[in-house]
Amino acid sequence: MFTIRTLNNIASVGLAKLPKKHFTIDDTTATPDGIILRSFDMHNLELNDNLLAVARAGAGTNNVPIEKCSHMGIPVFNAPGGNANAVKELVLASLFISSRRIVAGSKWVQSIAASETLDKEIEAGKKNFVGPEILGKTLGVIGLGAIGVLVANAALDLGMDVVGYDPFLSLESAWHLSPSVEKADSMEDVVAKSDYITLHIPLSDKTRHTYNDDLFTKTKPGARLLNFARGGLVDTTALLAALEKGTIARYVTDFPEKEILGHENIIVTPHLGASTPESEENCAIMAAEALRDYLYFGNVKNSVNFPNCTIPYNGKPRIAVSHRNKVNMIGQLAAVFTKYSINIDKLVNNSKGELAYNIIVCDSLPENEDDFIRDLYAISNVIKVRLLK
Ligand SMILES: NC(=O)c1ccc[n+]([C@@H]2O[C@H](COP(=O)([O-])OP(=O)(O)OC[C@H]3O[C@@H](n4cnc5c(N)ncnc54)[C@H](O)[C@@H]3O)[C@@H](O)[C@H]2O)c1
Ligand SMILES: O=C(O)CC[C@@H](O)C(=O)O
Repeated sequence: MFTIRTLNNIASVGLAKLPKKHFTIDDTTATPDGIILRSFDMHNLELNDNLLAVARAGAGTNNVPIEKCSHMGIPVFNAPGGNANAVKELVLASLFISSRRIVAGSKWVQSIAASETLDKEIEAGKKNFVGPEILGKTLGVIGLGAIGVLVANAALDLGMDVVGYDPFLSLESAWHLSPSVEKADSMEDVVAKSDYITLHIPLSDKTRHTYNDDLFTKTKPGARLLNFARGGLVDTTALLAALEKGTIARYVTDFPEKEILGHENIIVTPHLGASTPESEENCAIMAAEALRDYLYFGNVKNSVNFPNCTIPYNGKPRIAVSHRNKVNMIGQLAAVFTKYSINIDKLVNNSKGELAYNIIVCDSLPENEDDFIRDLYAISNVIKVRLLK
């Protein structure tokens, strides 16, 4: 039986992927085998020693202590692309909202009292809410992953020119990105030529304050900046100065901060990017399935810190071993199997950065399983050993 702690509301169709026969869902336990979460900040949460896996029902994992998890041999899963369409749709809405003064105009209409002269007042006042069309304008897309590619392609369909930047473009993205998207060599190149700029990169120590004074200086004056990725990507002090100077005409973001609330040229939504039933369900299903397959079989798919590693279940016992990515690890593991006269049926070893992971399917298990496990743990650089029967 596995105990799963939920740290946020997770769509029930996702939790249904964890059969009651083998899983207990408990949102209070301090000793879960697995955690499923959305935006809960796990950085200050103590990780129990028996925790086996964390699954983020969403894309961004900056709320999860990845390094600490890797150190403890805990894979962190996410749901790549599971909410990309929802974010794309909100970004498209925001392109229009950043351009046409829909929010300010609507607020103004709500604020004027209904009177005999309403029609006249409206016709006289609407000149304050003029905004340009997006047709023929240039959209700069920074980050061409699951969301960036969808946004870039959709903007072309709306008649925009699109310039994109992603120095780590994946094969998957390259397959889906329209050839009409101009590939820029740098972020500076993108912001210098774009009337609208949209950010779709993860937040990390490397990308924090990507949009800073320097980049604002290089931005085409009057550009509109959309941020549906993470608040920390934009340096708020530099942003407020850029709005003051007119470098940025409008900022639309999904990430409220007290410094930006109430600003006439900032429109803020309450982290709504993935808030559609479709996305919540997709992501919950992807996260729950990844967690289930890891807990049952040791299989790894869609992990941000562990390599993909899967062996279809064939009824035989398996040992899952994570270790630091050093030389002669397989030789040392195999020697322990030899010592206990265990024949290896199948073995997959993959690595990701400093971490490597193995699934070893065997024909039998030794009589003394505890000694066998202890011998595997005794190999230097082994992090975690799981015996799955
Ligand atoms: N508002 C929301 O509710 C919401 C929903 C989903 C995702 N997000 C955010 O959006 C981000 C992107 O989501 P995604 O699903 O497209 O992720 P993704 O992993 O598919 O794409 C991210 C892309 O950014 C690129 N990248 C990384 N660093 C870069 C850099 N310095 N310059 C340019 N490109 C860089 C990567 O190569 C990758 O292609 C997530 O990390 C998350 O923070 C927000
Ligand atoms: O779960 C959510 O509502 C937001 C998810 C989003 O920020 C993500 O990174 O996928």
